[in-house]
Amino acid sequence: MSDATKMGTDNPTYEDDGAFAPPGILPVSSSKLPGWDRDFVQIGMSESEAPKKNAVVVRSAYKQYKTRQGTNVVLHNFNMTVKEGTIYSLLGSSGCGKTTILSCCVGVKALDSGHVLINGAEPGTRASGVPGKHVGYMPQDIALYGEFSIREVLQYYGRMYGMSSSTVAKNMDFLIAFLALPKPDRRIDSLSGGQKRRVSFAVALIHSPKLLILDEPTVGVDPLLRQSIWNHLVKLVSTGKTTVIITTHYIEEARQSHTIGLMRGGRLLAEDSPELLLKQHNATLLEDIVLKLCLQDNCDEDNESSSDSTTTDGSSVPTITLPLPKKSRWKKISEKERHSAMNAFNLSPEKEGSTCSSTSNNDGSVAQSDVVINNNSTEKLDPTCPEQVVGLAYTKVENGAEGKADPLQPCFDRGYLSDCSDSNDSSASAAMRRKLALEYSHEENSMKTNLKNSVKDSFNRIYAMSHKNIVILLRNILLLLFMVFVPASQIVVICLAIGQDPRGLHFGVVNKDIANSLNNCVVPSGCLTTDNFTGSVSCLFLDYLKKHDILDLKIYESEADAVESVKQATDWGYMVFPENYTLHMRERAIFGIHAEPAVIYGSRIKFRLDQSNLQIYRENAKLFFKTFHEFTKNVSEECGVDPVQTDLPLYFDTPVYGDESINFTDFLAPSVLLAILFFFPLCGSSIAYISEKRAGNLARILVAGVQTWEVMLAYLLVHLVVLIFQTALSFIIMVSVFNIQIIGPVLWAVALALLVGISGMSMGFVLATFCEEEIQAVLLAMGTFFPNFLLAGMVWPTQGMPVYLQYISYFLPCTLACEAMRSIVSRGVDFMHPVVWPGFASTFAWIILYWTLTVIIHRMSSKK
Ligand SMILES: Nc1ncnc2c1ncn2[C@@H]1O[C@H](COP(=O)(O)OP(=O)(O)OP(=O)(O)O)[C@@H](O)[C@H]1O
Repeated sequence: MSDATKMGTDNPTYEDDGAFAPPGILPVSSSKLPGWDRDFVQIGMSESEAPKKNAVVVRSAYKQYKTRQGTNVVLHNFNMTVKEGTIYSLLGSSGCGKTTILSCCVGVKALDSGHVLINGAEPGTRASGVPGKHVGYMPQDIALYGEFSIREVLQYYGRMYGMSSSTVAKNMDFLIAFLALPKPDRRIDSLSGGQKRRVSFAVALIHSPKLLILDEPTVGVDPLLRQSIWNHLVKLVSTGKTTVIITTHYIEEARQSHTIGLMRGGRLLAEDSPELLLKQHNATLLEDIVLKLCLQDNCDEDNESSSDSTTTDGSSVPTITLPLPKKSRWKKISEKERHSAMNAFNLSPEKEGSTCSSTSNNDGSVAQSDVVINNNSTEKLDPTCPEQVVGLAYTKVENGAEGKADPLQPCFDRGYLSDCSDSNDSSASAAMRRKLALEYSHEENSMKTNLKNSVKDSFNRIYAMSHKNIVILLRNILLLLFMVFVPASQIVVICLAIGQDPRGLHFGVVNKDIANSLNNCVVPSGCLTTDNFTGSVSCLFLDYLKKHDILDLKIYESEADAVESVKQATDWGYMVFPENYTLHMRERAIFGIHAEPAVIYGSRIKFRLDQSNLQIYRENAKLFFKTFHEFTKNVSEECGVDPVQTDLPLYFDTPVYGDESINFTDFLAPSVLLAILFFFPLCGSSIAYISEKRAGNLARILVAGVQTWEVMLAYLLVHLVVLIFQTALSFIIMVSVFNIQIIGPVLWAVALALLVGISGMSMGFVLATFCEEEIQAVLLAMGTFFPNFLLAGMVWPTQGMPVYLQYISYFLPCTLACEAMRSIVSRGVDFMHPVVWPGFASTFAWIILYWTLTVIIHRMSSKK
C-alpha cells in the first residue's frame, strides 16, 4: 500500500476542547468557533461570515451492483451537499438509487469510488458519528421485531443508545401521541403496514439524533399526519443542530425542505432550495420541474458525447480524467463537480490556478500524473489548488494500490499545517508544532475517556440485544421447548434404536445327528465320555443357543430347504449338524488330538449365513463363537477336565479401558450427542441471524453502532442457557435411562459438549453472513452435517479411512472433540490426557476462526 493510501486512513485532529477538526485545514481558534462547524471554515473567515457547515457531503459517488444479468450501475458521478440544520429531500423515480445512497451515508453499504463524508469524516470513523447514536435511521423496510410491542421496541432502541428509562418513557409518550400510534402494548405483528411504518419512524426519533436519515417515512401515512410529521421535522431542524435527509415519492411535500436533490439514473440533476428551483424553472409545482428536468435529461442523454459530462442545466462540459480506485477504470469528472467538491470544503474556485502545480491538457483534461500523488515527492500541497484537492479524493497511487484517501488528510500529513499555511514563517510553524503536540496529549486523554465510553456503550448494546433475544425466545415458547427437548429426544431415539443386540432372528437347523425334529431333542446331562451318556450333543448345543434368546430356530429336513428359506429371506442362515455328530463329539472328547480325521471332520457344525446384512452377520457369528465357548467349557467341567484344555489357545485378559458390557450404544451415543449439539445450534444461530438480516433489523442496529461481534455475543449469551439445558437433559437421559457409563469426570464431558455447541453456533454465524435466506443456511448446514458426522470418526473409526481422508478428518471441527469425549466417557481420563486437551483446544480454535470469519465476511459483504 502506498503512503498516500495509508495517509488517507489516518485520524482527524482534535482541537484543545477535544472537538473534531478535519486534517488538512488549519483549525482556527477554538474560542471563536466552538464545535465541529469550524471544520470547513477557511482561514481568516469570521464566525459571522461562516456559512452553514456541511453535515453530509457526497462527491462523485459511484456504485454498481453485480447481478446475474450483468452489472447495474446505480450511482454515477453522484454529488450531494447537505447543510447542517436543514431538511434535504431526495426525490427521484423508483430505482434511481435513493436507498442506495442513503445506505452508503449510514455505512450499511460502501461506494465503489467517490466519497461520503459525514461531519467531515467517512462513515465508520469515530469522527463521523456514524454508525452510532448520533444518527437516526429509518430504512425502507419495516425493520421491527414482530414479537415486540410498540413499547418494547422503543425501549429496546432506547437501551441500545444507553438512554435512561425515564428519558425513553418521556420520548415514547411524545412519539406515541405525535405519530398517533396505537396503544403501546400492541404487538408489532398485529399492526397495519402504515402503523408499522410510523413505529419505525418513532424508532429513528427516539434518541433525538443529530442526523436523521429517513427512507420514505410518509408512505402509507394519511395527509394530516404527513403534514404533522413535516411540521415536526421543520421544528427539529430549526434548532440548527438536527439535519434531516429524507426520500419521498410525494414530490409536493418536499416543498417544506430546505434543499431538494433531484435524482435520475444515479445522478443528481438539480440541487437547490424549492423556492429557487421554482423560480429558475418558472414553475408553480415541483412536479413540473421534475418532469421538465427528466425530459431534458432524456434529450441530453441522446445528445451527450462519450467524453463529456452533463451539467444539471443540460449543457455539455469538458471533463478532466481521474483514475478510479477500482480496477483502473477511468472516470470523467466535470468542471462543475470539481467546483462542487471544492465548495464542499469551502475552497474558493477563484484561487484556482494561482499556485496549482498540475497541468491541464488542451482538451481540459488533466493527465493522470497530475492527479495521482507521488508520495516520495517533496512538493507541497496547496489546498487552494483545485486539481490537487479533487485529485486527492480519488487518490490512486503507485503499484496499482487502491484506496479511498481522505481528500484532505495527505496535506496534513505532508506538513501542510506548518508549511502550507505560511512556508516562510518558521516561528508560526514552530508554534503550530507545539499546538499539535498539545493536541496529541489531549487526544491521549480523550482516548481513555472514549475507551471507557465505548465499553459502556458496548455493554448497553449487548444488554439490549440479550434482553431482546430472551423476549423473542420466551414469546416463541413452542420453539423454545423444541430447542430444549429435541437433542435429548434424538439421544433417546438413538439409544433405543442403535447398538442393542438383534432379537428373534429366524435361523434354520438341519440336524442329521438325530432323525427327530427339534422338539424331540433330548438335552443330555453328565459327562460326554462316560458309558451311560444318553442324549444328543447337537441338542445340547442348540439348548445353549436358545438361552441367548437371539435366534428363532426352525428345523429343516434337508439342506436344500434351508438354503431356499435363506434365499427367500425367511431365515438369516442355517446350521448343519453332520450325521453321527454326537458319536464323533464323544470320540473326539475321549481321544483328543489322537482322534481320527473322520472323527474331527464329523464333529464340526457347518454355518451358512446371509451376509447381505453385515451387522446381523457379525452378531450371529459372534453368538456362535460365544455359545461354542460356553458349550465346550461346560462339557469339560462335566467331565472334570480343566476347560483351558479344550479352549482355543488364546485368551483376553481384562480390558485396559472399558469392560465387556460396553456395546455399540456406548460407543455411538457420546459422539452422536456431540453431532446433535453441533448441528442444532448451527441451524438456530444461522436462522436467527438471517432473519434479522432479512427483516432489516440487522442493518438498523448496525447503524445504531452495534458491532457484528456484539450481535454474536448477545445471541451466544442467551442461547448458551438453552444449550446448557439441552446438554444437561441429554446427559441425564444417557446416563440414567440408558445406563451409558461416563467413567471420567462428568464436568469435563459436559464442558466439552458445551464448547462443541458454541462452535456449532459460531459456524451458524459464518453461514448466515453469506446466505440470503434461512433455507439456504439450513441446506448448507445439512450439507455439512454428514461429512462432519461421518468423517469425524463418530460412527466409524478414522483409521478405516484412506490416509488422505484421515488428514482431512483431523481438520474437521468435531473430530478431535469426538475422540476427547470418548476418552472421557469410556477411558475415564481427564483434561490432561493427551487425547482430551487437543479436543478442547481444537474446538476453541474453531470458535475463534468462526468469529473472525464472520466479522471479516460481514465487513466484505457490507462493502458490496
Ligand atoms: N443488493 C442489490 N443487488 C442488486 N441490485 C440492487 C441491489 N439493491 C438495489 N439494487 C438495484 O439498484 C437500483 C437502485 O435501487 P434503490 O433501492 O437504491 O432505488 P430507490 O431509488 O431507493 O428506489 P425506490 O424509490 O423504489 O425505493 C435498483 O435498480 C435496484 O434494483
